[in-house]
Formats: sequence, C-alpha cells, structure tokens
Amino acid sequence: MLMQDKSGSQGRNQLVDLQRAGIQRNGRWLVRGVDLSISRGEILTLIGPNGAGKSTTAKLVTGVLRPSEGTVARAGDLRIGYVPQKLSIDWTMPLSVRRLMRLTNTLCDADLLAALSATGISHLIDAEVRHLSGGEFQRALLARAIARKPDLLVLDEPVQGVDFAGETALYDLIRQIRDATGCGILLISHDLHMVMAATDTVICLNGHVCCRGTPDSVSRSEDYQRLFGANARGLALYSHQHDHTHLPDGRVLHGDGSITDHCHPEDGHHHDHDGHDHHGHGHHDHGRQDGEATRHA
Ligand SMILES: Nc1ncnc2c1ncn2[C@@H]1O[C@H](COP(=O)(O)OP(=O)(O)OP(=O)(O)O)[C@@H](O)[C@H]1O
Repeated sequence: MLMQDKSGSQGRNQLVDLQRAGIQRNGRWLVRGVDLSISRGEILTLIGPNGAGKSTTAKLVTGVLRPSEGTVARAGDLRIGYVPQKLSIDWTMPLSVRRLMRLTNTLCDADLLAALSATGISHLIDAEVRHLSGGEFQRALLARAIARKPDLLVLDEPVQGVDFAGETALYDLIRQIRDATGCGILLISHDLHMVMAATDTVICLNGHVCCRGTPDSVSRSEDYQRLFGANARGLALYSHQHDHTHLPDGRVLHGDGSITDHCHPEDGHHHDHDGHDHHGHGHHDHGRQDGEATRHA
C-alpha cells in the first residue's frame, strides 16, 4: 500500500505526493505549483489567508478535484478520512449521531462504537446532531472520519465553532489518533498564527506555496513575515496543560483525583500555569485563556 519512491523501494512511507499541482477555473488559477507530500505518522498543517487555496489543495489531496496541471499520486488502496470545511446537512431533518456516522459509510456496530469512544462522545450516540455543541459536532465528524480506519486523515478546519479550551482538547485528540494509528494527517488551520504543537511541517499557502518548514522555521521566514505584513507576529504552538481531564459525561476529573461538575478556577483545583514550556516567536494573545490550556507567545 505504500508508495514506491523513484528508486523503486518503499523507503519513505509516503501516502500522497503532489508535484507542481494546480487547479484552474474560469481562466484563473486557484492554486498553482503546489509540491506537497505526506507520510505515515506525519502531521502537515496548511495555513494561509482566506481564499489562499487551502480547501482546494485538500480536495486535490483527497481526489475530490483533479489537477489542471501537475501530478497527484496516492499510495495504492489509500484510505482517506475526510472532514470537509462545510457539510451540506438539512438541519430541519432529525439526524442522530448514530445515523450521521452511517450516512455515507457502511459501518459495523463495533467500529461505530470504537470511533465514538475514541473521540469521547459515546454518550451522544443517540443525540440529535443539531443539538450538539460546536466541539461535540467536530468530534462527531472526526469519529465519522476515523471509523473508516484511514491511512490519511484530511481535516479542513476541524476546530471551527470551538472555543479555545475546546480547540486544544481537539488538537490533543488529533495527536492521540495519530499516535495510536500512525496515520498521516493533513490539517487546515483557521488560525494564521497558531498551529498545533505536534505539527511536523507547516505549509504557508497564498495561491502558491509561500514557505514551508517546521513551525519554528516558517515563523522566522521572510516570506511568512512578508505575507502577513504588520500582522506577522510569528507562529505559536497550542499546548495543553493536563491538570484535569474532561470525562465523557461532562464532569471533570482533577489531578488530585476529585471530580467536579465543571473546571472553573473557583473549584480550587486549578494550578498556576506559569512555567510551561514556551514555544514560538513573536507575541500573540487572543485574550482567551482559561484554566485548561494556555496559548504561548
Ligand atoms: N469551484 C470553484 N470555481 C471557481 N472558484 C473557486 C472554486 N472553488 C474555490 N474557488 C475560489 O478559489 C479560491 C480558493 O478557495 P479555497 O476555498 O481553496 O480557499 P481557502 O484558503 O480554503 O479559504 P478560506 O480560508 O476562506 O476557507 C477562492 O478565491 C475561491 O473563491
């Protein structure tokens, strides 16, 4: 199932490889000259401003779109789990999480339950999708994608509609899925300045590949600075402080073993988060900070 590299050996565990790939519509290039490859176990994050071609690139990777020029090669039998940016769901129709999971997948009960359990939403199996919170909905979409046991997960803005504490928890979950399954992950980030800490490679897109590298090197790159001009505050990494765990029923298990209904500081369980590892460059603070997680500048 792995791709053969040019020498014919199965050296690099490569799942997908785009070479000079581009898409043209109505005489306009939506993206052009994209070189990108994702290997098993790798997390690649695409960032870029609105309209930069991130979703279009994700669709090239999944095969939803064919390139107008260049090549897209996928490993044979590659299984892809895809969470698109937008879903066309008729919200007036009742739809349970159980049915959402099976809308386009044939799934046995065991795989369905395992995916809901892995994403921490087993208790929501019969809940109405339209009643889910932003974070629960994204977990349901993630569950749907991993139930296929994909080699490659393509997640187009998987933290949309989720608050900061929820974002870090979701990124943590995505990293755990990568660690447990060894799948490759293409992640499209909604945030130009924050990428999940486990990202191996960042590609900064603006109709073409503006720059690429580790989060650290992209952050320092002149192209990144030029693209975002005065807004270039550097890239920082999401990190997650584990002094408590959210149980599936919504209660909170604290580091001292006690359980409370919520995780507010007045519970008296929260620790001062000074002393985190500091990553990234520049200064960035959305002013959203709570006891569970901290974004570092
Ligand atoms: N089918 C299409 N036909 C014509 N233009 C398209 C089509 N799909 C996307 N576009 C245009 O291509 C450009 C890139 O769109 P894309 O959705 O890939 O951007 P994006 O980086 O994901 O943006 P956002 O961050 O806003 O989601 C946009 O200008 C968009 O209007």
